[in-house]
Amino acid sequence: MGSLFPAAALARARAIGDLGYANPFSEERIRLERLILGDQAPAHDVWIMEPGQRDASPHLAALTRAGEDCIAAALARRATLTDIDADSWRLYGDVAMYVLYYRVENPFFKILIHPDSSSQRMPFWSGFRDDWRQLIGATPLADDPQFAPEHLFALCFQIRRAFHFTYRAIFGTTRLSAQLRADIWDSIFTHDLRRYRQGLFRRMYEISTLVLGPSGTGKELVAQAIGLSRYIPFNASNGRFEADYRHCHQPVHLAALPATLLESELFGHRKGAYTGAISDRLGYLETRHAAQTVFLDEVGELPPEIQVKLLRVLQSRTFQRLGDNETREFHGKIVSATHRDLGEAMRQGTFREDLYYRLCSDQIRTPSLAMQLQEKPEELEHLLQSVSLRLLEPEAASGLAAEASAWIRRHLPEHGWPGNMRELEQCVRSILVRGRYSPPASPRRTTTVMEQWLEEVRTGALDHETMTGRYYALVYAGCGSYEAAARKLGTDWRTVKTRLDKAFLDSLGDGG
Ligand SMILES: Nc1ncnc2c1ncn2[C@@H]1O[C@H](COP(=O)(O)OP(=O)(O)OP(=O)(O)O)[C@@H](O)[C@H]1O
Repeated sequence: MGSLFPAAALARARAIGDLGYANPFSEERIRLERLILGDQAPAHDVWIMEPGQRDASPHLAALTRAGEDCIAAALARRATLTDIDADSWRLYGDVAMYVLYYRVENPFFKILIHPDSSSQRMPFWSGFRDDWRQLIGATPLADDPQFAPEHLFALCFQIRRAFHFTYRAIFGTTRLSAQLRADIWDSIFTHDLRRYRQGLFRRMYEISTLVLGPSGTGKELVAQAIGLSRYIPFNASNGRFEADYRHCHQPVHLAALPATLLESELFGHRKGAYTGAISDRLGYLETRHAAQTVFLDEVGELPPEIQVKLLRVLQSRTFQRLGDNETREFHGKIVSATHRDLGEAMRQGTFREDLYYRLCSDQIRTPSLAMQLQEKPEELEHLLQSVSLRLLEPEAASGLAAEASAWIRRHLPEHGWPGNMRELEQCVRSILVRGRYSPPASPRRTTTVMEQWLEEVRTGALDHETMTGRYYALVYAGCGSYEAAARKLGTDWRTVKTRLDKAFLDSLGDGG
């Protein structure tokens, strides 16, 4: 029995084969790149996307060459052998998959930057099929369904999307941000891409993902990266994907929906189900394709009666529209997110345990900005650059990032960024517009006082004068001057000064 890979080339071939299956954001990936590239290997431990850079490995060209050389050598050797061992074919399959991926990586990337073409015929499918015939078609792998050309094509597009939407969305050069990207990847493919390719890809809709973390840390970005990166079967007979990836992510902002509409928005309703239901309506859960993802944002705010119904959807994957007896099937995956402490919510009885255990099989935690800056203080400059690039052209963005960095280091050296990346974005905008930024005096305390106040509003516990006095205090705290608050409130500054609730204002700002 002969091997397609001579002993001297075996370790490198294995590394190339493994590279195609390694989580691209993991340390394992860097280790493999080092093994393959030797001297040209990456110097850093975290894959960094420099602001403005194309979203691909910085070593793309060298890695592609290594894969092509490896497969060419194996094919040349094959011609000289009569009997080839099974292990060799397995390794050959991994390397071939890697090579095929890099041959379509760029055309798929172009689809992502010109997304209108994503629902059209894939013009490079025939080229891919020719490559497949050359690399796989005449080998014992050709009859294995996991090497079917349309499956590999679908997988290549999925990998390209997952890389694109994760790498572009989540900024940062810290290990914490790299870990977050790696966690997103695992949610999409699991930690074992081989097993995924073999068949698990068909069942991933059954695994729900729960994204937890403080407000403004990118939970929605995580959900979006997952939702846009699901496996979509490719139809070889018409040359199209079975769904347009852009329509596969369906966000539902639960906290923004009034309680009365929530049920009908989620489950749909039948004409006449309640006053105002003038026609049949599809709910968000009425997805048509297993590749679809429904993202339930702020799931911790769901009222108890809807929690029970959602539990049923997750258990039986069925539901009914409001006012309708017909049982419908839910196709698709649920991703949910909350900044709430669900453990505490369960202890208080406001969140059902059984629902939690249905949602939590796969959890991702988004790190706070403070934790990232603690790991690497100079990360602030990188993030400011990335945030500025979302606002301005590269040259102007560098100027803005430098201005923001100097301003923050001078005026807010100890700031804890309680609003996380969202706050950092607003800070950069404020510096762009006004040359300065005023953070809330003590956001943590403000949240507590605010929560208490909102509860009193909700329960109608306040008289008119107290209510107005507190609202004036809140506006004044946000504006920073009586004049600015008066403009906003449509009154004069003296009225603001006399009517605002001073005790409430102090409690907003005293840091307790
Ligand atoms: N890690 C990150 N990398 C890049 N941008 C980020 C990151 N985290 C948050 N942002 C940006 O901050 C803003 C808020 O992000 P997002 O809405 O995803 O946060 P969230 O955790 O869902 O917040 P909330 O709990 O308040 O809904 C967005 O503009 C987003 O682009």
